[in-house]
Amino acid sequence: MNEEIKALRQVVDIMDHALLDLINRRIRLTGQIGEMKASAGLPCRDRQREENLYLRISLANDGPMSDEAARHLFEILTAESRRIQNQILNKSWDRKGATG
Ligand SMILES: C=C(O[C@@H]1C=C(C(=O)O)C=C[C@H]1O)C(=O)O
Repeated sequence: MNEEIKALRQVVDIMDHALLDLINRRIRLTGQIGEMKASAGLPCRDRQREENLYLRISLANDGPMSDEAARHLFEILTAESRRIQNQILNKSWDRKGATG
């Protein structure tokens, strides 16, 4: 294997792990928001907030990633945040149901 490709791939691998770490940190934070929503009786989804996020991302995107790909990526992130938040909200409802 070409040594230059090998070296660049090592950097890509490091970036992949950093991205994974950041994504999981984002999801943990949105999980905390989910706990707060559960206490406040608020719904999981906030479409306005999501639309603002996609707009903010497309304005900040300098490429070479397309805005469409950036939006798709963030749609995956928000969907995963909502999946985790829904687990938290469902558990909270179960607890409230159990205690009356
Ligand atoms: C994290 C939140 O919950 C949901 C997930 C969002 C996200 O992942 O950015 C944004 C809005 C909500 O649909 C929130 O309300 O801030």
